Amino acid sequence: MTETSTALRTMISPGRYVQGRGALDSLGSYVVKLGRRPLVLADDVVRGLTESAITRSFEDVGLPVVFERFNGMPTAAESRRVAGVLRERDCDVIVGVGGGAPIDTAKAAADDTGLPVASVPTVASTDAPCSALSVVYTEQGAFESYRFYSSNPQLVLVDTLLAASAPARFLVAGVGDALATWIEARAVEQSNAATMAGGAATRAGRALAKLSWDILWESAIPAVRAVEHGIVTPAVEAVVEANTLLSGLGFESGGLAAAHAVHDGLTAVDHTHGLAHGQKVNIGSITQLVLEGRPAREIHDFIEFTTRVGLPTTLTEAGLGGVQDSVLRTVAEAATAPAETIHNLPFPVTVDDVVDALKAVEVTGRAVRAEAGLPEPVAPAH
Ligand SMILES: NC(=O)c1ccc[n+]([C@@H]2O[C@H](COP(=O)([O-])OP(=O)(O)OC[C@H]3O[C@@H](n4cnc5c(N)ncnc54)[C@H](O)[C@@H]3O)[C@@H](O)[C@H]2O)c1
Ligand SMILES: [Zn+2]
Repeated sequence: MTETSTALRTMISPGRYVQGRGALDSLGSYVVKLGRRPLVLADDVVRGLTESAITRSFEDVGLPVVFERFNGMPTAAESRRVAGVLRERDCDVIVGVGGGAPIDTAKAAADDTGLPVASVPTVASTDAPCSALSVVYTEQGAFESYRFYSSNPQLVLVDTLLAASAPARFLVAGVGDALATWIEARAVEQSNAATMAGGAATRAGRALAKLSWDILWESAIPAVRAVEHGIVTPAVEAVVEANTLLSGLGFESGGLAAAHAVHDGLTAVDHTHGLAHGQKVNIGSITQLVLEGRPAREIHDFIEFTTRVGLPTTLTEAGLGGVQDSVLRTVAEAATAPAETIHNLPFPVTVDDVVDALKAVEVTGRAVRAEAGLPEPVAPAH
């Protein structure tokens, strides 16, 4: 919970959003409006995928090309290190390229140094690119805190061809992160709790959350199929926009509730560390629907749909099949920590409520699969 309920409504957004096939070729023309000495933060895999296009586009507009290696975990120490590099190299803008982790780190380093930041997601896997916050982790990969900024990234640029060429599991995870947005915004509407933007939700924030939801029910399955073959179709364009822009604005200005709090709780146990953010969020969405006592049909449809998309819908797939109650209690205690967004639900929630809701996810997930003729859940390989 960011604040208690408030009467003032607010909405925040990035300065510019650019999306399309080959968008990376135009990155320089947008970055040059933000600064003259950019630092590009990317891990080795992402650098390999983007270096030639970024170099060409920077050279076209006379920008120098300086890459810095992202070390893999978005910790406070990593963002301080990157801020040090920005100062040492006298850079005046940072460009975070890759998944949510380097983008969150670039935002934190930009805040430390007072510089503008551009997000360049190379996968449509999370809500990180557009938001004015970073999720900070411990070295071990457990959720530590949210860090809020006074502004959103000045630029968000997504090359759809790059996102469609990545393994499909990234887009699938992004769908999980994005479907939660409406589920959470709907609960926040009832409680009138403060959103991540620091005020009550606007109708605009909620409308974008709902639009993201509608697009995903329509287009997520054909988009995942297209991306499995590395092709860009209108469904892929729609889902990349839903995952990145609509859900990004929708979660921040529509509000978070239990789905993300349960995600944070899941990071407190090692069992789930192999899962992507959006995969854990999907377990959180089902947990929230159970806690809310939503109609059986609605829960059934959500589980069946997200199973078909390829998201985990049972504890087994999250590495938590058959674990002792103490493990689920650890998850539930972290999910109900006083600062957690679970308290944005319009009713009180206890640790016991969350433990039982998690158990219900396993039972219901298995039952829905059996009824829908879908295969039994499989535990992750790690
Ligand atoms: N700040 C926010 O508002 C917000 C919202 C949601 C999630 N997050 C954060 O985002 C992070 C998760 O991000 P993520 O799931 O994108 O993972 P990630 O950034 O941790 O990792 C992505 C992985 O994909 C690889 N990769 C990137 N692009 C690729 C491509 N085109 N082809 C092949 N491989 C590619 C990278 O090398 C990396 O190994 C978490 O830290 C989460 O907390 C932040
Ligand atoms: Zn998220």
